[in-house]
Parts: sequence; C-alpha cells; structure tokens
Amino acid sequence: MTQVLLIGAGNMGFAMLRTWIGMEGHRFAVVEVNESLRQRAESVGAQAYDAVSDLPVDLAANVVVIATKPQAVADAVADSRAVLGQDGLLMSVAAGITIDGMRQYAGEGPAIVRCMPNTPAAIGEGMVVCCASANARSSDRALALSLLSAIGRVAFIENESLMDAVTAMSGSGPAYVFHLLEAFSAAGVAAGLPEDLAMTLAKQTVFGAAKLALASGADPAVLREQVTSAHGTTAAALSVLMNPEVGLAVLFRRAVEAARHRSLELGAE
Ligand SMILES: NC(=O)C1=CN([C@@H]2O[C@H](COP(=O)(O)OP(=O)(O)OC[C@H]3O[C@@H](n4cnc5c(N)ncnc54)[C@H](O)[C@@H]3O)[C@@H](O)[C@H]2O)C=CC1
Ligand SMILES: O=C(O)[C@@H]1CCC=N1
Repeated sequence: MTQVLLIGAGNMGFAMLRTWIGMEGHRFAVVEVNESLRQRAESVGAQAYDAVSDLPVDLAANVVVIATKPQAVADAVADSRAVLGQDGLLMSVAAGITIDGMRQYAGEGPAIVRCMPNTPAAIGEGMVVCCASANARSSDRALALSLLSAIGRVAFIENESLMDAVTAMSGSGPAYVFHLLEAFSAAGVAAGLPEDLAMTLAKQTVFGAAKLALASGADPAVLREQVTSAHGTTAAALSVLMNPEVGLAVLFRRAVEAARHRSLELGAE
C-alpha cells in the first residue's frame, strides 16, 4: 500500500485528488488549512487534517505532494519531514519553485520531483511535465509516473529551466482555452445567436478540433487549410486572426512570455 500525503487541496490539489482517490493500492491523506476544503477532500474519500502535526502518529508517507501556493511551499516542505522518510518521494506542483529551492527545506534524503500539471487532471485529461532531482532513483520516477499517469499525459524533462515555459503553456493553458470559449461564444452572441447555443458551438468546436488534431497527427496548418476554402468564410476570419501585427500568434507569444516571466519571478520571491 502506497501512502500519499497531499498538502493543499485547493483548485489543483483537489483536481488531482478526485482522480487519484479511486487508485488501487494507494491510500490518500490530506493536510489542508481551510475547513470547507478539508470537508470536500473527505467527501471524495480522503482522510483530511488541519496540519501535519495533527496526522496520526503512525502515519508514514511514501510520497508527499505539495499543492500549496508557491509562497507556502517552503513551510510545507519543512513540515513534510516529520512524515516522509529519508527514502521517500517529495513532489511539488508549485509554479516557479525549483528543486534546489525545495532541497534547502527537505534535507538531503528524499528524491524530489517537480511537476507542472493542469486542471483537466480532474477528469484524467491533464498534461503533466516533471523534472526529477539528481538523487531520484528509477523507482522514484516510476512511483511519480504511476501517480501522474492517472491524471493525464506525462512527460519527463531533464532540463529544469524549461519548467517555466512549460508552466506558461500547459500549466496556465487551460485558462487560455477557457477565455477562448468566453470570447468565441460572445462573438457568436454578437452575431445574433442565443447564449446557450453560442457556448455549445464554441465548446464542441474546440473539443472536436483538438480531438481531430490529436487523433490525426497531421500538422494543424494542414487541418486549417482543409477548412479554408478559397475566398470563403474561413479565409475572411483568418485574415483577422492571422494578422501579422495584431493576430493570435502575436498575442500568444506575448501571453506565454508574460507567464514564463512570472514563473521565474515566483521562484525568486
Ligand atoms: N490552479 C492551477 O491550474 C494550477 C496550479 N498549480 C500550482 O498549484 C499550487 C496551488 O494552486 P491552486 O490550487 O490554484 O491554489 P489554491 O489556493 O486553490 O490551493 C492552495 C491550497 O493550499 C492550502 N494551504 C495553504 N497553506 C497550507 C499549509 N501550510 N498546509 C496545508 N494547506 C495549505 C490553501 O488553503 C489552499 O486550499 C500553486 O503552487 C500553483 O502554482 C500548478 C498547475 C496548475
Ligand atoms: O496561475 C498560476 O500561477 C498557476 C500555475 C499554473 C496555473 N496556475
């Protein structure tokens, strides 16, 4: 039985927990300072506590997953030492917080896996990118992989400095897509459609197009051309969206760079 302790069961922690909770061979305890969020964690079957010091004295964690805000990670890592053995695995999903940054508080023993998941983890459709500390054994990586593959697609990278760009893409990315849905459906409403129909068209179009892109493996540029008739409606829209000065490519580049920069700042705060 693998004992997992999740510290912080807010938006991201709970998104993972609700998918993990059904995993065979694992037991989940949660430390969460907010009472209503503790109750929410308990409602899906976890044991939830107010602080690490309140955990049962015999609880020994094989894995501690930190999902607090970046500013609270140092304290949470320090607290985790009371329940995580020297050969335990420490995982964190916090934006910006480096493996070296956590090592100061974790001590030399535990392997550390820094991860960047996203909230579609709640339905097993997340994207998680991980980077493991130098002392991580293949068994530590395998343990992290078994937990993370339950919440979505997993990639390990060796160059930790890429985690800021990863955060700016897949970590924050669901928010970009949700905003796309807001803007796309609002445009449909402005064009005369009822709100619920406009939102259904926006969601199903984004879902179907993403699924087609994943399933076909074709370059999205080719799929785009397959929609675009010469002098047709799509070409008219793309002349706006692909404007080289103010189009989507320019906006995405600025947005992703702003997020990457913020991730770097969080690591330095
Ligand atoms: N929300 C998202 O989509 C993603 C968030 N992350 C990372 O996940 C972390 C959490 O983000 P959110 O879930 O959005 O924030 P959140 O505020 O919803 O969750 C953090 C939770 O930690 C709890 N907490 C704070 N200090 C604690 C402590 N000492 N012990 C126990 N619980 C404590 C808070 O009560 C809160 O419920 C952040 O570090 C963020 O960078 C990573 C990927 C995606
Ligand atoms: O906004 C944030 O800082 C966190 C990290 C990635 C998604 N949410």
